[in-house]
Amino acid sequence: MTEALLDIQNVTVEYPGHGFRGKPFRALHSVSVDVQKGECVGLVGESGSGKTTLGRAVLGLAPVTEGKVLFRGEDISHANRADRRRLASDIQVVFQDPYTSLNPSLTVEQILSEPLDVRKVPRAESSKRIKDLFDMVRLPADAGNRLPREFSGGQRQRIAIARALALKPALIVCDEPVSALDLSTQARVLELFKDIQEQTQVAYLFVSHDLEVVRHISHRVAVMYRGEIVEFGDGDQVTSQPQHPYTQRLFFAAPVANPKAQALRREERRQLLATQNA
Ligand SMILES: Nc1ncnc2c1ncn2[C@@H]1O[C@H](COP(=O)(O)OP(=O)(O)OP(=O)(O)O)[C@@H](O)[C@H]1O
Repeated sequence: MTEALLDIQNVTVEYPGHGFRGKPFRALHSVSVDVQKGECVGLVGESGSGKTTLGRAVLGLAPVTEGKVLFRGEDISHANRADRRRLASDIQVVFQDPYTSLNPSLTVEQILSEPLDVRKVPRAESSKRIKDLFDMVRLPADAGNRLPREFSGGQRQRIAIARALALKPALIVCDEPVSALDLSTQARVLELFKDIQEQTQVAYLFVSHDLEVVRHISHRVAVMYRGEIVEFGDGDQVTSQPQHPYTQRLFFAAPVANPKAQALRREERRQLLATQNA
């Protein structure tokens, strides 16, 4: 078998002082997940199950106390600042909130050129790259001179995606990247993620609490419960015939709050995604 792009092996994360009587709080317990080149692995689970923590462990932002995070075979779980700078070309992130993740005082062109300037990419090459990024995320050609506040939430998320793609990463950690968007915008941004993956072979570790989103975008799905992976496998298989009782409950139990509204929401999203695919 070929080496995984990302291989998370038995990773435990403990936040110091946040547990019972000031003990460390164990947010992840011996979690193993791998992501292959060009693959999308969806991470799903209820709030507090540890999805974001796992993404943060990959980015070096969560305290890994046991296990390994291998990227192209190199253990990056305790990478130092210099290693992280080097890795930033290969591992990028898109956050949930497109309203706070972009520097409001920079134009879109400045936002996109920043990572290229830091790596001393020559001006001509950088301008060409920025033009390509605009095309890739389907932003209007005149977007470069404008500030983030002049764009809608969906367009801002496109800018954030373009910034993540600037250095041609091999992996993007996507932390609830469509949760803050309305349904029709969600569907368009999800399609964009898929198109970009086909075009560039970038891999995604895609965190979402929304089953429909994960089902739509992921090749494989991992289900998290209380800091552990309870099920991990083929996306269609896991989402249509889950084996673990927790996954069955998460995916198929009758919604508690307002079942009618939730069913309508699901149907609306299904139709939107079907239209997008037509
Ligand atoms: N910096 C931190 N310090 C202490 N505890 C934390 C920290 N970050 C997360 N936790 C705890 O770790 C657990 C997992 O949190 P995490 O945010 O990873 O879950 P999640 O599945 O992403 O949830 P959500 O969908 O609500 O974001 C939670 O109990 C949370 O309170």
